[in-house]
Amino acid sequence: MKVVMIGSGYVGLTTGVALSYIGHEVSIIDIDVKKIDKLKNRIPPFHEQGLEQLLQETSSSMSFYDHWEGINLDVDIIILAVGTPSKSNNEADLSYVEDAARQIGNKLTRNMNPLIVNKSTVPIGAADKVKQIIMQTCTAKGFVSHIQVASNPEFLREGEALYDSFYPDRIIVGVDSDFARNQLYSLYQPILERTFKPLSVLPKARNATLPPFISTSPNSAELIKYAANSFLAMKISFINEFANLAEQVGADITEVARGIGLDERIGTRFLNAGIGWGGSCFGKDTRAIIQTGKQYGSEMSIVQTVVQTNDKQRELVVKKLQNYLKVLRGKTIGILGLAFKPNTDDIRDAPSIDIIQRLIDLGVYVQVYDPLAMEQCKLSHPSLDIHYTETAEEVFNQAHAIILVTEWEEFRTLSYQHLVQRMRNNLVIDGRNFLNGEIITEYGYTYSGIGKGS
Ligand SMILES: NC(=O)c1ccc[n+]([C@@H]2O[C@H](COP(=O)([O-])OP(=O)(O)OC[C@H]3O[C@@H](n4cnc5c(N)ncnc54)[C@H](O)[C@@H]3O)[C@@H](O)[C@H]2O)c1
Ligand SMILES: O=c1ccn([C@@H]2O[C@H](COP(=O)(O)OP(=O)(O)O[C@H]3O[C@H](CO)[C@@H](O)[C@H](O)[C@H]3O)[C@@H](O)[C@H]2O)c(=O)[nH]1
Repeated sequence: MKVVMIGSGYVGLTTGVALSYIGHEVSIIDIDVKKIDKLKNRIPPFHEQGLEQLLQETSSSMSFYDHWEGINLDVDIIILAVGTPSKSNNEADLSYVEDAARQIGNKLTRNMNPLIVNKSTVPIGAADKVKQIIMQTCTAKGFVSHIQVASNPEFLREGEALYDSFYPDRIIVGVDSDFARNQLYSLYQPILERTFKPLSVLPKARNATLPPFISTSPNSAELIKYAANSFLAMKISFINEFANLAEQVGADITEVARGIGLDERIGTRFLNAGIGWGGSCFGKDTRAIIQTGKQYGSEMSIVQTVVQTNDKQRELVVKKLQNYLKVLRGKTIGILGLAFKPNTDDIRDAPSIDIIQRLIDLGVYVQVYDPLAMEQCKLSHPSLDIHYTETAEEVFNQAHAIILVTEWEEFRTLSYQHLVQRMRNNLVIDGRNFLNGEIITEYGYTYSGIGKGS
C-alpha cells in the first residue's frame, strides 16, 4: 500500500519505518526542517533502539518531505501522528491535528480517496472534527469529498517503540465502515499474522500469541487510549501510595508488589514504586481526560487522585534529602539520570526536571549525568542552572548525596565501593529501587530506597 505519515516524531517515525519494513511505500512529512534533513541522511532525530539500522534497511521504500507542496496524497492511507500537547487549561491542544487536516484538504483533488487514520492521542470526537475540516476545505475548492476518517490509537512505549510496533499487544481501529476496517487490516496484516522477516535489531517476540485486531466505533477507540494510559498511571500511583505507607510501617514495597502482582487479576507489571511517572503521555493524557470529564459533568475523581499522588511523589526525594541532611542550601547533590525512563533521550515531563528545579530553589549545587539525555536537556531547559558531568563517576565528586533518578543499566555496575570515597557525605537515595541496598550499605553508604521500611 502507499502510505503518507504526517509527523516524524516518536510515533510517526517508528510506525513509518515499521510499515515500510513490512512492505508498504511510506512518505513521511514533517514541518520540522531539521528533523527531515537528518532523516534524508538516514540519521534518527531521537534515540530509539534499532531505528538507525532500520532507517538504512528501508531506504528504498521511504521518502521524506519538509513541505506540503512536494508530497503526493494520491495514496491508500494517510496517517496523522502529530503532537497533541496540553493547552494551558490542560485540554489536549488539537491545533496541530487541525492544521494537518486543513493541509490534507488543501492538497486533495476530486479523484483521490485515501483513508485518513488518526494515530495521535485525541479527545473524543476528534475523528469527526478532522473529517469536517477536510470536507469543508474540499467544498471550498468546489467538490464534495467522501473522505473517511478512522481512529487508530497507538500504544507504543518509548525506548521500546520499534518492538511495540512490530509486536503490539493489540491493534485497535475505530471505524465507521467495512472499507476502513479492511484497509486497516491490510495495512497491518504482516504484523497481525506475524509474517514479516524477523528483525536482527530487535529482541524476539516475548509472546507467541498473535495480536488481536479489535474494531470499535471511533469514539470508543479514542476513549480506549485515555483509559489505557490512565489505568497504567493509576497502577504506578497506587503502588507509590502503598510504598509511602510501607516505609512508615516497616514493610518493603517490592515484596508487597510481588505479593499482589502474582494474583493474575492484578499482574506484576507497572508496580515498580519510585519517584513517580513522567514522559510525554501520562501527564498530558490524564489531565486531558479529567478536562473531558468536566465538560460532560462526569468527574474523573480516580484519575485526579492519580495525578495528585504523582505530583507529591516527585517531592518525596527532596523531603528525604531534607530529613537526612537538614539544611540543603550550600550542599552538592549528584543526580544520576535525566530521561523520564531508561533507553530514551526524551525528557518531556521527566521527574528529574521538577526534582532539580526544587533543589536549585533550595540553594543546592546540582551535578548531573545521563548517558543520552543531556543534550536534549541543554536544548529544552537552557536556563537550568546545573553542572553536566562527562561521566557518571564525576557525579559523586564532593557530593553530599546522590539521587538515582533514571534506572539506566550502566548505573547498576558503577564502582560504588570506590566512589563513596569521592563524596563528602555518603547518602544514596535510590528513586527507582534499582540498586541492591544491602550491598550498597556494605560499601559504606547510607541507602534509602522508596517504600523500603523494613
Ligand atoms: N511518544 C509516545 O510514546 C506516544 C505513544 C503513543 C501515542 N502518542 C501520541 O502520538 C502523538 C504524537 O506523539 P509524538 O511523541 O510522536 O510527538 P512528537 O512531538 O515527537 O512528534 C510530532 C511531530 O509532528 C510534527 N508536526 C506537527 N504539525 C505538523 C504538520 N501540520 N505537518 C507535518 N508535521 C507536523 C512535528 O514537527 C513533530 O515532529 C501524540 O498525540 C501523542 O500523545 C505518543
Ligand atoms: O512500574 C512502573 C512503570 C513505569 N514507571 C514510570 O512511568 C513512566 C512511563 O513509563 P512507560 O509507560 O514505560 O513509558 P511511555 O513511553 O511514556 O509509554 C506510555 O505512554 C505511551 C504514550 O501514550 C503509551 O503509548 C504507552 O502504552 C505507555 O506505556 C516512566 O516515567 C516510568 O519510569 C514507574 O514509575 N513504575
